[in-house]
Amino acid sequence: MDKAKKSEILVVKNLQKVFFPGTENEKHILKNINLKIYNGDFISVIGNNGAGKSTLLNTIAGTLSADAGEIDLDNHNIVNKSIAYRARFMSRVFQDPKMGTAGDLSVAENLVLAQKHTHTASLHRFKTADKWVEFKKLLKTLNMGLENRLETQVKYLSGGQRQALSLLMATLSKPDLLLLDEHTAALDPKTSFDVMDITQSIVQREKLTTMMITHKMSDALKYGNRLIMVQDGQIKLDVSGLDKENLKSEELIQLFQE
Ligand SMILES: Nc1ncnc2c1ncn2[C@@H]1O[C@H](COP(=O)(O)OP(=O)(O)OP(=O)(O)O)[C@@H](O)[C@H]1O
Repeated sequence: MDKAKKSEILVVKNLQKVFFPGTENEKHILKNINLKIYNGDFISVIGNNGAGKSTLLNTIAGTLSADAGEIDLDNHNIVNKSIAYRARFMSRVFQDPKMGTAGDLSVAENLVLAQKHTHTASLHRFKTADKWVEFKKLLKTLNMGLENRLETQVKYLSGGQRQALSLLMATLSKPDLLLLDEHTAALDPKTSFDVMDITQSIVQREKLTTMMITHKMSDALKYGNRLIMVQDGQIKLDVSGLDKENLKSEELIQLFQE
């Protein structure tokens, strides 16, 4: 699709992040990052260890403050807004499947918590027939058998099932921006494939704007309409559409070495 016809959902302007400023350990991690993310973009973010990928996501989500620059979400600068404020518009899934779910609560209770609009409802009042049917239907879309395990405590699920549930929970509120930080890295190859498949179908079904950090070149090339390479705190490559489709893994590996 022609970028010019798409609306911008997130605009990052001259973003800078410095750790330990003014000390001998000073590290300039984000060096004047400029990035426009368009509604419906599914962006793979790649780059060497320590390049600044997670720092970029953390700064967007607000878990790290920016040292300079602007982050406009839907034309409003959110750079000084709290994590809680930003969480109304963005959701994250992390590498560790334990981070997105509450292990001591059941699958159904986790889903109740994720339905932000029901946050005033008691956890004990969700067992209405309608809710049960709704949750079963949602869980069936994951194709992981979770529709039959509504009352199982989440700590007893496999890593893949737990990560699939994290994804479902992160996307129930249909966030303006979905941030995936190596969310399949801790999974075995088959489960990683399954969770990527689920990711793709949720992102497409809900038309979610998504940034996904991955070290798997094959996933970076296969998924999404756009690919960004971060190197030494800067955006080294930003390709989308046909340019991305035509990109070869050898070219990416070459770019890593330059
Ligand atoms: N909170 C922090 N305090 C100090 N240094 C940090 C902090 N977070 C990250 N860093 C440093 O910033 C640099 C970039 O880290 P970051 O996690 O953004 O890289 P990355 O590209 O996501 O790497 P990886 O692929 O290894 O996860 C690293 O040198 C890291 O040690």
